[in-house]
Parts: sequence; C-alpha cells; structure tokens
Amino acid sequence: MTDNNIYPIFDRMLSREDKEELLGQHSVMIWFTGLSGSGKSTIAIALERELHKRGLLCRILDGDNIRSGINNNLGFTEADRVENIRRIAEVSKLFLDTGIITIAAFISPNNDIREMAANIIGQDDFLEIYVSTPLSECERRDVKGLYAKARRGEIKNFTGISAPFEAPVHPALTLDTSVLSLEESVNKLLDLVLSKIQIKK
Ligand SMILES: Nc1ncnc2c1ncn2[C@@H]1O[C@H](COP(=O)(O)OS(=O)(=O)O)[C@@H](OP(=O)(O)O)[C@H]1O
Ligand SMILES: Nc1ncnc2c1ncn2[C@@H]1O[C@H](COP(=O)(O)OP(=O)(O)O)[C@@H](O)[C@H]1O
Repeated sequence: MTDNNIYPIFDRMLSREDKEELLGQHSVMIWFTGLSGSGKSTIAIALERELHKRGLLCRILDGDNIRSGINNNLGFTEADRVENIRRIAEVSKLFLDTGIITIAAFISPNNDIREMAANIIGQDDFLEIYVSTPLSECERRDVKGLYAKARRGEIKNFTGISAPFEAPVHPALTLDTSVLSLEESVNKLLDLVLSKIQIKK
C-alpha cells in the first residue's frame, strides 16, 4: 500500500510460522458471539485455562476490558460497534501473527460485523462459536443488572431488547449454556481446537 506513503516491512520480519515453531503450536482465532450473559466470557476463561494446562499459549480479548482500554471512546451505536469489532479484529491479527491462540468474547451482533472480522483475520483461521443461550435465560441471569435497566429504558440500543442480534449462519460450533454445563461446552471446544493447533513435526 503506497498511495498514502506507507510501506509495511512485513517481508523483513520473522514470520508467523517462525513464531509458531518457537511455541510448538499453530495459532487460531476462536471468536465467540452471543447475547450479553450468554456465557461467552465464562467459557473463554475456562477454555484458556484448559489450553494453558496443555502448554498452549493463549490470549483472551474480552468486551468490558477492551471497552475500558483501547476502545474507551466507543459506545453502542451501529457505527461504534463496527469500529469496536474492526479494532478488535486488527489486534487479534497481531496476536495470531505472534503464534498465539486468540480468544475473543464480544457480542458482535450481526453477520456483516463478523464477516468483517473474519476477513481481517483470515477466513481459514476464524472459528466462529455461537453461544446460543436464549434471551429469556440471559435475562433471567442478568449478571450485571443491564437487562433490567434496558427494560426500564435506562440503556438505549441494548442487544436483544432494543437492538438486534442476528444468529450466525454456519458457526463452527453452537453452545447453548441453558442446556450444556460449562465442562461440556469446554470439552466440545477442546475437540475442535486441539485438532487445529497441533504442529506436525
Ligand atoms: N447497549 C448495550 N448493548 C449491549 N451490551 C452493552 C450495552 N451497554 C453496555 N453493554 C455491555 O457491553 C458489553 C458488550 O460489549 P461488546 O463490545 O461485546 O459489544 S459489541 O460486540 O460491540 O456489540 C456487554 O457485556 P457482555 O455481557 O460481556 O456481553 C454489556 O455488559
Ligand atoms: N452452563 C453454563 N455455561 C456458562 N456460563 C453459565 C452456565 N450456567 C450459568 N452460567 C452463568 O452465566 C453467566 C454468563 O455470564 P458471562 O460469561 O459474563 O456472559 P457473556 O460474556 O456472554 O456476557 C455467568 O454468571 C455464569 O456463571
């Protein structure tokens, strides 16, 4: 890309393959999508612990952490959600290129937004995991009291209440935490993920 006088130097840096060899793992993007309270963060944290125990290096990117740091200037309009996910995908790509198994837990509420993320990251590396817990169960849990606030009209554009959520069309895996235990979800994920990250010696 030279039309804005920018000359990336990627061809002179050590490659992703060099980093993966050093770490003894292939990197992959595990992209959770689902309503607030569906279980994205809980599953992401449990999955990271299981992978870590197996000597695999991971990085979690999670909604509230990212939104109080790099994305602290963004809200929940459609445009801000797109920018939120764009930056998260670009940051994820940096981790993937460092050979790190990268786990993102964001509502990412529609197919266009997730397609954008997959295109930034690379379709082959992108595992879309739909945490499909029904709205009624997420609202019953109301972990942060946000559904009650949204119902009272105190939060605008709240996903599932006053802003849309579009289910993925072909997720790599669907996990309904109103039916599956945390352990069952993590075991399903391990089956999927471990097959993708083994380095052939
Ligand atoms: N209006 C509105 N809609 C949805 N969510 C809201 C809203 N306002 C605040 N929150 C809190 O922000 C968390 C979702 O942020 P995300 O970055 O994952 O959202 S998005 O992907 O940009 O749609 C979400 O956290 P999670 O529960 O982790 O999903 C909420 O706690
Ligand atoms: N089977 C389950 N799997 C995952 N989370 C569960 C399950 N059953 C109950 N929960 C609870 O549901 C809540 C999910 O919240 P969280 O992980 O923060 O969701 P999200 O990141 O999607 O907003 C947690 O309080 C968690 O303990």
